[in-house]
Amino acid sequence: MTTTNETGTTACDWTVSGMDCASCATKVRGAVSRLPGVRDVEIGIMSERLRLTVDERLTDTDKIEKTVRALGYGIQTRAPGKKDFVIPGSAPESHQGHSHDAHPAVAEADHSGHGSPGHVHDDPADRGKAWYQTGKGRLVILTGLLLAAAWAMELIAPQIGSWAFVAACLIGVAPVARRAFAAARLGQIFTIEGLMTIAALGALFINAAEEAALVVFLFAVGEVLEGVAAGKARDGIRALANLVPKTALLEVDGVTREVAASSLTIGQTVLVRPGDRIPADGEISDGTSGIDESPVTGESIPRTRGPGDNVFAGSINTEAVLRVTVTKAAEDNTISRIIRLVEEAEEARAPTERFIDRFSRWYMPAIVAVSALVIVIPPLMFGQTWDTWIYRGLALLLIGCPCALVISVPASIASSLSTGARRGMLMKGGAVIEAAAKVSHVAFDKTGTLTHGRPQVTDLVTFGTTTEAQLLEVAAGVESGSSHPLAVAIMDRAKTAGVTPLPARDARALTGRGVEATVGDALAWVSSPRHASENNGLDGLGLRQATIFEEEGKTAVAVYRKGIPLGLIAMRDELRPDAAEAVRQLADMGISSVMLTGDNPRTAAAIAEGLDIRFKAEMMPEDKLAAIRDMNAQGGVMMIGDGINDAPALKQASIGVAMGSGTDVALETADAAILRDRVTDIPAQIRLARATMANIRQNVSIALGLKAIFLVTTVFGLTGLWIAILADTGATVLVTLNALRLLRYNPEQKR
Ligand SMILES: Nc1ncnc2c1ncn2[C@@H]1O[C@H](COP(=O)(O)OP(=O)(O)OP(=O)(O)O)[C@@H](O)[C@H]1O
Ligand SMILES: [Zn+2]
Repeated sequence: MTTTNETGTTACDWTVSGMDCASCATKVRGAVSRLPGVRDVEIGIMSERLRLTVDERLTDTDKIEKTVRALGYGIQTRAPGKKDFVIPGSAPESHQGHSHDAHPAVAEADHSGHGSPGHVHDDPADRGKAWYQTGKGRLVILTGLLLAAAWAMELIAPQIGSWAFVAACLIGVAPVARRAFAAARLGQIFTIEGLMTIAALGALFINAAEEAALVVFLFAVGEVLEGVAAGKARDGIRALANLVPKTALLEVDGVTREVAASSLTIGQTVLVRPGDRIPADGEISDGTSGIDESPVTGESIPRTRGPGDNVFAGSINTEAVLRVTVTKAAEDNTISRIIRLVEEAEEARAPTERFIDRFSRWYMPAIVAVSALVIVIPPLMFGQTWDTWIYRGLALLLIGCPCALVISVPASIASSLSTGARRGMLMKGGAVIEAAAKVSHVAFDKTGTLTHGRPQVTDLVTFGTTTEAQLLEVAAGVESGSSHPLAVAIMDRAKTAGVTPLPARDARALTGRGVEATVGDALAWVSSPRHASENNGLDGLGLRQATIFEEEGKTAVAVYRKGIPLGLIAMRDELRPDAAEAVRQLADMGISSVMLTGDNPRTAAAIAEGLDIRFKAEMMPEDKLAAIRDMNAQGGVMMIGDGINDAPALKQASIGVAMGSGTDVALETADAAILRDRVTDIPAQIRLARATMANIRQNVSIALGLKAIFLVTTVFGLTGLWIAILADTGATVLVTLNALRLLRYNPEQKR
């Protein structure tokens, strides 16, 4: 997707394949960010996405592709078929359809990024080459060579065996050295490949051929394991992308034909058979069936949907044939927005991660310097033997790889994001997860979060000679322009009563109080009893009646024409069944909940009583902002709203969570979203965030701890080269595996 903004920059997305570890990402980021015209680089190792902000004038995007390929990775533009994003030299023709369909077809001839032999070019010669350069192929060949060398050493002659080990080492290190050289030419001097090459050649130099070969072998093992682990972590995100059906049965003039789902346009009709996935967001025009929305929102109970109801792409039609009118283009589908959000979330880096990035930038050079000192100082100053200290220095070099440390955060976050997304819990990145884990207060907007947000009219009270029909006629007229839940309730009631709303002009919302409009030739209001009585629209008796409704937990509004009270309308919005449970769970987690409402204190108290929650009533939007600011100051606050009416409050909070089902959710306005109609998903989301942060802490300790231990044992000569490489790749694999545990984490389970 291409977006241009006022600063004259353009953002563009690419898919980069073969980046299985963090040093890969660091390398790509470093090399690409040095190119002229590139302002900002974001990389998602798990989503394989490279997002660049480039100068508008930059037309030579070819350079970007060349650079990434030179480093040994595959690259492809992400906006196939989009006219406004045509990159010279890119090959979108192999990449039609939805941008996520064609991951495997990405690699190029000179691709040699580690781990991913799946992404290989068509030409057989190139395929062989790529297979060798990826860890797996090299591993097979090296295993053979090492066995042969060991055998030669035992059975033929030690000298021949040694030479065989040297050969194995050189063959194994060649592709690594090539990558190191390419990176160095692009300004990335300190790379793990570079360290590996120096260590292997250095070991040969001090006649430790056997160990050099072993190190090269273990490095290949590590790359394969990293590739497997990263692939697993990636599957979570890829599984989301696979939810979008590839094809659709388009119906034109009663004839159906199969077309690509991505080609559907708004207004077209598609036929969805039972068992099929719905190919597009749309509205049912014909048929009634159970719809399983679990792939999109995580809600596992199928719901019956009929004509006029909205359905989401990716949901499963369980029972009967449906005709669906497409209402959104493929890239605007709810599921596409979710996928985009998850991918972007992976790139939005947590503060911890930024710290680690900075750390690793000086860590590697520092280790190189220390290694140099270790090699030089003991022999020069204390007359020790060179070989011993060269050996220890080389082993230290290998410990200089910050891979495990750098991958620790993104791997945990990627797992956490896909665990959440499977349950319809979305968080926009590491920073949000980090903040969610620290939250001490949760503020709920009342309507649509603790309650269903669909109030129903329960009582009508008329004054004087006014009839119920007249009351509704005026009320519905005034409300006809409003989308407020109370307005919807009044309009609904008028409709079922068969009352036509009177035409109204100049409708104006009185924030937090009600609505006014001109009906006929007089101004009329529908507003809170308090506002009405201040405006002579409600007398003492009427106010008392309103109070009674309010004490029952209903919301009453007064209807009046200029100076003439007409009546009262009482409405009730049911609590969500799990609202009380959610508040209880939050309390158990040490989090205090508060309900913020524009409703009056009596209604609020009646509702809060059933929930055991604190409340603040008659809050104007600015009061809500102030309350949130206060709670922000006392630790973090998570604000839950529907994301539509309360965007400012959501923004103000440390974390704003939009809650509601599917399209109702304004995904873009909040930091996080809950797609299922479950209030208990709020404590679940915080639990997931806490588990994620705990996982990150474990990972950082594993990575740093192992490094620290082996740093010491290496300097004292207790462990050697091959332990160093084992500790390094072992740490990376351990950290990734630990992160994968989050994929099985069940945040709904209380603990
Ligand atoms: N369209 C409307 N019709 C009638 N009354 C309204 C309308 N809009 C607001 N009001 C009155 O103003 C009060 C506060 O409304 P507002 O929309 O500001 O509350 P809110 O804080 O969004 O609601 P909640 O806390 O229920 O989510 C309502 O209780 C009602 O009395
Ligand atoms: Zn790597």
